[in-house]
Amino acid sequence: MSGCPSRKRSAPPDSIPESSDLPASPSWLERLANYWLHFDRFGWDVAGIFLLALALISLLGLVGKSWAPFQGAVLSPWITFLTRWLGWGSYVAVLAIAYGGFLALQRRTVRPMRIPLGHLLALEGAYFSLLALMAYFGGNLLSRAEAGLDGGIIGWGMAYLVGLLLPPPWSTVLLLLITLLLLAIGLGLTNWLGRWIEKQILASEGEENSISEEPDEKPLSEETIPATQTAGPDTKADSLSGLSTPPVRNPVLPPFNLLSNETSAHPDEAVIHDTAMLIEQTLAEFGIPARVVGYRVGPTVTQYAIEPGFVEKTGPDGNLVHQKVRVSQISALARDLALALSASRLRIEAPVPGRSYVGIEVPNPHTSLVRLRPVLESETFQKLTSPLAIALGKDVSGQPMVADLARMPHLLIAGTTGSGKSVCITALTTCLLMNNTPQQLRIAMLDPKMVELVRFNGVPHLLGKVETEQERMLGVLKWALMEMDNRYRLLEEAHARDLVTFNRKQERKKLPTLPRIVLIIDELADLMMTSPEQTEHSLVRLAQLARATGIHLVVATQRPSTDVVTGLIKANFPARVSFAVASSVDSRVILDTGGAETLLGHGDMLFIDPEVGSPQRAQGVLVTDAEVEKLVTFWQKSAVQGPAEAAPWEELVAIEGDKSDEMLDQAIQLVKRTQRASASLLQRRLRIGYPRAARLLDELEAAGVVGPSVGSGKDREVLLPNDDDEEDDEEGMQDYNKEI
Ligand SMILES: Nc1ncnc2c1ncn2[C@@H]1O[C@H](COP(=O)(O)OP(=O)(O)OP(=O)(O)O)[C@@H](O)[C@H]1O
Repeated sequence: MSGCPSRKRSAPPDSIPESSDLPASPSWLERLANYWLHFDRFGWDVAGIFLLALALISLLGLVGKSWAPFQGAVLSPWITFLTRWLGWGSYVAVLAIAYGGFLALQRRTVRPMRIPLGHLLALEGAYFSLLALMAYFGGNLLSRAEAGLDGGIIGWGMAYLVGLLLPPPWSTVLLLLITLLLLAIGLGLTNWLGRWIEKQILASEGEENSISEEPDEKPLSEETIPATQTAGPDTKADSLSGLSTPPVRNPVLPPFNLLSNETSAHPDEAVIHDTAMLIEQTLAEFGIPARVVGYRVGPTVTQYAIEPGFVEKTGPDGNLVHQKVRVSQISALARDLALALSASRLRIEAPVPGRSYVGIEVPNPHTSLVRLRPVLESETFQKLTSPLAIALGKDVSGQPMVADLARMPHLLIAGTTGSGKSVCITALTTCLLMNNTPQQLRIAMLDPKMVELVRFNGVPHLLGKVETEQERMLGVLKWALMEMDNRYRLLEEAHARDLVTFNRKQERKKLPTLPRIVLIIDELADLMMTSPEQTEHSLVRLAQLARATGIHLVVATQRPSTDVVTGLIKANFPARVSFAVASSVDSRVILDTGGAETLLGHGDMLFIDPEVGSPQRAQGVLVTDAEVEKLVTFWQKSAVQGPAEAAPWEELVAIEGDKSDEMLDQAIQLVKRTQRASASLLQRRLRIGYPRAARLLDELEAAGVVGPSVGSGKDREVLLPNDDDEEDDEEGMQDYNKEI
């Protein structure tokens, strides 16, 4: 039904022309299909009650064979048939019928238990060999079998056949072994034993070699979903990280075995099939025909691919037309599906970009931790060949999700408290430290939370120490701006377009190269609260211009509101990661679309890659304290240690601390608003004396807000744009939020 295209029902070719306007009657096949669809809703209940009743009557018939009330035209032949063919095994058959009825009744209310076909066949095999065993124990006499004793005629026949192969008592021993083996297979004991043995072997081989992860895509019915855009078609081998050839590594860099390997939990295939069935059932109950055509298993969620079916509608001309179900109808049922699947949160991707199906992401019963090592070793990561390649996590099909910070060129991270921002920043920093020497990369870290990033103190890549005081952080931003201007001058002198070209030229001339710089801020909100103008101005200028000079920003915040993530900041940070947020409004502030409010926390993220556009879901990498410690120790031991370097912004911080005027923010605002900058204007508007106004002007010049002096009494050039654009932007944002 669901696969047929939309079409009009046509009248028979030879019918009267006028009658073509009348709706043609449906064919017998369609009528039968319709009846079945209606019947299907109650069919399981009817079948369940019938089977339970049959089991009960059969049991009574077996127990009271010779009792008059249980003799009858239908019951007696049925009981005779059972006992004659199955002997004492009829009781087991009756129990099986009752169990079948119980499963059929359960089907509409709770998730029914599914027995794999192999197990079912093994159980049947065990049953028949048990009948043969019973026949042996009764002396294997046909007369007893015909009287309904031992294993019945079937048991007798099987015992007879086995007896032709092996003489007793070996035939009995063989049958006993076969029965036990088939029973063990049918009850799943062999699987359990296999897993246990595998675990023991892995444990004895040690953690180092323990990973041999299998690809997670498995066929559900005939089709499976192809891999995601990030992973690419040839990345299946990535997940076999333990088996693939390890990449050749620069011996100067830390070895991969500093990092832990991962052991992933694979969700039960039966659970996946049950969930798929429940999704189809729930949608059908809401009148939406749809089919689950595949699934992808990720570390946190499993994505089910739903192919919308067709519904019959009467068109304006009265004809019946087949209309495809609208995807919005499916996404509107997110809460009902979550209820039916007993899921805490559920995300619907309607449709999955570039595919012809809707993705329903259901949380896994057990989440797997994603470790850095398998992602670093994966082919997807190796293919990036960029020193600033970063491992973000694994996507909904368990494939590594990686990105290149050099191309982004800056990253904005948001999420509520405890959603995984700091863990993400730690993973990202670890990744950069794994792939760069201190000569190639320097990192500056600002951490107002004071506890998360201080673990990196002492690593030779770090400029100064991790800054935790607000007053010093503004000095760092100011230094970054100065460093950028400095680098631009150097690039200009060397006639180089960017840092890569500049370094290449320097290497050719055997001159020192410049390292890349990554500036990491773990909480933007604090900075924006204390000094909004200066912070925003510095960040925006860096974000707009710093890329060519090899300076990149990674900024995180737990307050995704428009006063922290302003329109200007957003516009300059196209690459964004959102962890779980409180509402869809917050999600829109970060991602420009909803969805982050349905994330599960603990590293579950949506990533917007400017080159892809739509948000991609992933489970973030988790790096442990022990791994960071090992890495820091490695670099401390291997890098040539000079005398402890003072932070390059020390001088600026001192000036800032001594001289910075608390009116600087007001002065910036005034200058931006009026687009004029002179000491007399500042004196008049801010009600201050000349010396303070002159000093403020100097500070404005140092901060890059106004140009140099152009003669006494003349206004200086204002380097910042008028606030109007920004106001428009913010007003637009407010209107947008109101609309939401
Ligand atoms: N990728 C991950 N895998 C597994 N667990 C994670 C992951 N990321 C975070 N968690 C869990 O979530 C907890 C909180 O993470 P984290 O400290 O990064 O949150 P946060 O967003 O920085 O919070 P805050 O803003 O309050 O500092 C961690 O202690 C860890 O238990």
